[in-house]
Amino acid sequence: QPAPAAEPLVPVFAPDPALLADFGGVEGVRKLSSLFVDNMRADPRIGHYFEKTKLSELKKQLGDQLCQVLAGPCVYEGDTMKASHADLKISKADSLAQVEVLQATMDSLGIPFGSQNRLLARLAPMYRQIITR
Ligand code: HEM
Repeated sequence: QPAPAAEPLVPVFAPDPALLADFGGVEGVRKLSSLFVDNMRADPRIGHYFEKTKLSELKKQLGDQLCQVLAGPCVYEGDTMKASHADLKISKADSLAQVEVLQATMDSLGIPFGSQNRLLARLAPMYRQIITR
């Protein structure tokens, strides 16, 4: 019996050019990631988590990852969500605050609400790896 295929680092979705276009293509996704990281760092509820983080590196990794989640032509090469958040002790409340920051960031860029929610739905299963308290 063959071994089960390893779980992909990033969940795989079928390409949907209209969805990626709603985010402004790859450049739009990079802009979103950069602004999202800045907004998380500035948020009074969750900003402290990013105190020692090299923000330029996080922007790059998150940009690759979100682009891949939107089935764009990018390959995320960072750590698993479990490994990269293991020591942070992130709570459910933290993750709800983070979703609010992401929604506000997407609003500020004029990303349509339906497409915002399609991205959130693709990220939702990852919280299982991220919330550790
Ligand atoms: C689905 C939700 C999330 C996704 C997709 C996500 C994605 C990522 C990615 C791609 C990285 C970079 C990993 C690497 O470079 O190897 C990262 C790191 C990080 N994430 Fe998240 N994250 C999520 C939720 C959260 C939440 C809720 C918090 C805290 C409120 C958080 C805090 C951090 C911090 C502080 C780092 C940087 C750690 C370091 O400095 O090395 N993340 N995240």
